[in-house]
Amino acid sequence: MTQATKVSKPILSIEHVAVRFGGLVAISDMSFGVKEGELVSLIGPNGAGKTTAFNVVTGFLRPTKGEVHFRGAPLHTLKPHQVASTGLVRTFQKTSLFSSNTVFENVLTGMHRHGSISAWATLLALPSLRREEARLRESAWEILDFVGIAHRADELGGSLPYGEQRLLGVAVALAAGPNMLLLDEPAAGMNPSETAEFMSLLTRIRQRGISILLVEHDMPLVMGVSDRIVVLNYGKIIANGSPAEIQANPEVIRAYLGQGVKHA
Ligand SMILES: Nc1ncnc2c1ncn2[C@@H]1O[C@H](COP(=O)(O)OP(=O)(O)OP(=O)(O)O)[C@@H](O)[C@H]1O
Repeated sequence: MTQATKVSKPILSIEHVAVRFGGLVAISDMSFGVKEGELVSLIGPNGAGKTTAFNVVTGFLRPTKGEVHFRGAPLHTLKPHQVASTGLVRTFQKTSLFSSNTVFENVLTGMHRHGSISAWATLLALPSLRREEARLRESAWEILDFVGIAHRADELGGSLPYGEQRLLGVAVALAAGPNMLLLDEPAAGMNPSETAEFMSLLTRIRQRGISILLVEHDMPLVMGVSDRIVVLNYGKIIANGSPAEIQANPEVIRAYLGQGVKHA
């Protein structure tokens, strides 16, 4: 296999997925992939099916039809915690943190949940476990620093401003050591300077070799960071291409007409 074919190998592939809720077809015959190292955004007007697609990929919803594969193994039959243990980790639209734990504890918990050592085992305080605990604490500091919220380490998760709560969500996801991140509207509630910083964080996450699937309404952010954009409308893919191709696509422009550019 050549280097070029290795680089373009799909890490996530969604094949002919359909989701029905009773009589309503939320998604019909959706197929697309994310290659290793790629950042793909899934966009579309309100109600287009983005969250439904996200929930299928992360095991929160079984598709009515079709298959999802991550690193060659089927995902569509797994439960959410089993999906996370394959290396595909999601963040949530609504922050799902332990709001009465500190920022540092939140990240440490994210590591324990996926690490080689349990929090209970640590309580036994054997020397080898204490060394492991010290290593995890060091990694937690490294992640907080990487995401830019180390100065908030001792504050309660629930007391952070909204934008920083989203960053904590990303830190907790990174604590699981993912190969791929699925980010559900990560910039919702961020101000323009927080969004700009978040764009640079996405770039740095990719430099670590982590692939990203992003659902996001902020079009400047999507256009600025994506390698490829998949556009859903009424549960169907109407376009799949580079930011420049998507911006010039007449069907995409029609789908978004009247919805505004920023909050499409
Ligand atoms: N649990 C459900 N039961 C019934 N219908 C649902 C359910 N979840 C979503 N739908 C419907 O499926 C369609 C797609 O919804 P979905 O939330 O996936 O869209 P979306 O693109 O994420 O929208 P938004 O941008 O507003 O978050 C909509 O018509 C929605 O009303």
